[in-house]
Amino acid sequence: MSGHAGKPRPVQSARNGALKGTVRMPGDKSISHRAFLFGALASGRTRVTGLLEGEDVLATGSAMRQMGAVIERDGESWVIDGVGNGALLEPRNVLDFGNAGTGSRLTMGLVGTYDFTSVFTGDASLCSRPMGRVLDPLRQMGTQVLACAGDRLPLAIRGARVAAPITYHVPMASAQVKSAVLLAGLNTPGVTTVVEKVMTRDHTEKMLEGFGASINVEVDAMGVRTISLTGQGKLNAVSDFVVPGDPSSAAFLIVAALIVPDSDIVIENSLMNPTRTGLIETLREMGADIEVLNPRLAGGEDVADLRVRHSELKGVIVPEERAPSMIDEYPVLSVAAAFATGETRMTGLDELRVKESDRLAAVAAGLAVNGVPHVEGKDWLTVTGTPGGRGIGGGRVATHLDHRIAMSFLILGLASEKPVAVDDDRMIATSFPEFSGLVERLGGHIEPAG
Ligand SMILES: O=C(O)C1=C[C@@H](OP(=O)(O)O)[C@@H](O)[C@H](O)C1
Ligand SMILES: C=C(OP(=O)(O)O)C(=O)O
Repeated sequence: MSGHAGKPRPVQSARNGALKGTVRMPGDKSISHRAFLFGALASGRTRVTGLLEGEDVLATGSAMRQMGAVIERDGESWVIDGVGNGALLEPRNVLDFGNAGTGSRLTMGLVGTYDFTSVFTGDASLCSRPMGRVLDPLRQMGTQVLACAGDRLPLAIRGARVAAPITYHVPMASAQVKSAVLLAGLNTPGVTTVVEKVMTRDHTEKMLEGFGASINVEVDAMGVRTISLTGQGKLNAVSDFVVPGDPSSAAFLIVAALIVPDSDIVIENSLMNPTRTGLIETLREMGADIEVLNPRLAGGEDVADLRVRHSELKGVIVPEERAPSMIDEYPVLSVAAAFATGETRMTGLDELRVKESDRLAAVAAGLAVNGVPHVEGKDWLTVTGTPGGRGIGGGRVATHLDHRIAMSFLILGLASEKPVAVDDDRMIATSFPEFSGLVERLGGHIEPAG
């Protein structure tokens, strides 16, 4: 089974002088996965620049190679020769997605309507995450789920000779489930429809359109989105695809600058798609000084540079309906809240329980060992802040193979009174291999812990 070989690598951070300087964000993880998937499926050659070279994304690239695409790194870009829609080959080996929910779930949708068998596995974290959310709609389309216990990885699936199109109401706010069903629809005759009550990140819809799929999105007065895809059409390569920088990675640097006194940094190239900017909105409500500079379009997406200065933060109530636009940012928001005046209340967090770790429990445990007052509910969390970070820190945080838990608590340590250690940092390379290098560039320090 996959995972990081060798021993865990504990690291720590300690109270730091002001962060200063300019850094450029590496590519967005969600869009990078999709660039490999759609480039590999389209007819012709797609050149991708700005791709995130994180382990999660590279695992998606390896899976698509196994199914017939030719994918090569060429200087600063990646060149993908796709197979053509409907023409994937049966993978000869197990598809190992490591730590990646997005890669495994989207690929499962994509191959779930092919009349061949594919076997999926991943690391201990991924093997504990629910896959029924993708397998259920696939079963409705005629996919057989073989060799699988409790709808968890490892598992094997085989599509029907001819898949059946469905209309699927996504039961939870999940861009992965929405995307998996749409990708299953690509190799299905007729129209596959996905209905989502709450809007989640829309990269799949936008990119499918860009690659020439026949896709239509309707939004009703209540904001319910109905997305219809006509299957078995042609997908065309995009000669020059640009991946914007990852706002979920920028989040760590934003919060670092807000909590470390006298900091003043510029983060270049952050995706500003409104389905991804909930954290910035929330931090601004808390009093954060975040200036949006040089807004522009890159790869069909809004992108900007962000100037962030140390700020006196105050606690806020984060509305539940904002959760999808900042779902991966709650761990680091909790760190910002630990330095705010008063209480920050976050609700609608049930999806955090099924990420790389149970993030609600992992955040609460990390706050507890570092002396940050908080209350954990079934799907909510309150954090009471200590401006200046007096008395907090001193703990060693259990990361449970979760990159965002590791990075969040290393940021906490940069401003807390006592150092903060995390039990392992190796999994940070799944989403943000440049993390410690960029923190160093801004003048922060992360060092091995005993
Ligand atoms: O579609 C995507 O690229 C993602 C969707 C989200 O997951 P869910 O769909 O499970 O909410 C998010 O947490 C993940 O990091 C990336
Ligand atoms: C939830 C995440 O990713 P995934 O579901 O792809 O593992 C994440 O990156 O925070």
